[in-house]
Amino acid sequence: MKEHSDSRVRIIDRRPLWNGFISLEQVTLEQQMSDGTTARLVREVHDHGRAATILLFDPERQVVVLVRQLRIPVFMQGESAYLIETPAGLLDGEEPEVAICREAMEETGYCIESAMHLFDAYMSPGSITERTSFFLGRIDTSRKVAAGGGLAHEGEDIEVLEVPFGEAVRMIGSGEICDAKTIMLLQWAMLNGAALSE
Ligand SMILES: Nc1nc2c(ncn2[C@@H]2O[C@H](COP(=O)(O)OP(=O)(O)O[C@H]3O[C@H](CO)[C@@H](O)[C@H](O)[C@@H]3O)[C@@H](O)[C@H]2O)c(=O)[nH]1
Ligand SMILES: [Mg+2]
Repeated sequence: MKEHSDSRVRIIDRRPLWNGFISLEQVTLEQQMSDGTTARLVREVHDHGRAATILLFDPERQVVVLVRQLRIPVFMQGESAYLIETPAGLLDGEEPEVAICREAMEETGYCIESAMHLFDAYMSPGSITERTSFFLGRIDTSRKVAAGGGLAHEGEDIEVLEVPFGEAVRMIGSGEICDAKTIMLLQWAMLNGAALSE
């Protein structure tokens, strides 16, 4: 991780706290505040790389393809943790478009010829470095080329769901869909209906 240059911010120390699947650093910094004073701050920064996600949409049938999988951080909150989400994955050093086409195939069995980039977003900028690239992929649900389900040897056990678009939107209101990236993509689709079928 390389920090940005800004005259208001001076990094004093970066201390690795953990280096595993994720890395966690304790960062000590000085910030020039808007009242002219200088504050010394300590912040913990979680890094697990960049990510990408995609709304797989069949314009003919008005269906979206979503995935359902166990999310342990949600489970540990004492909540129902088989979350319904848009396919997503970490970049593994690839370009976002390449990574999301690979992830879509691994997780759902659909071959995406061209993924259209919509926007990028920081998912939790107060603590996590993750920046997610959001894509749209038009598919024909009668042309699934593999079973999907994720990579068993990496512990993935993913159920593939075909959900009518209107039903997916309703599931945001009912709480059945409660994953931020999924809500963002479904809302993008609601706001850009015409672009979906172009
Ligand atoms: N060893 C190990 N493996 C892990 C760990 N956490 C996840 N994995 C494995 O790493 C892979 C991650 O799968 P991806 O498909 O690349 O990512 P993702 O879990 O879909 O994550 C994306 O979506 C999440 C939900 O919105 C996001 O939370 C995440 O940051 C990212 O954007 C899976 O094989 C998973 O089992 C861990 O702590 N240790
Ligand atoms: Mg994934």
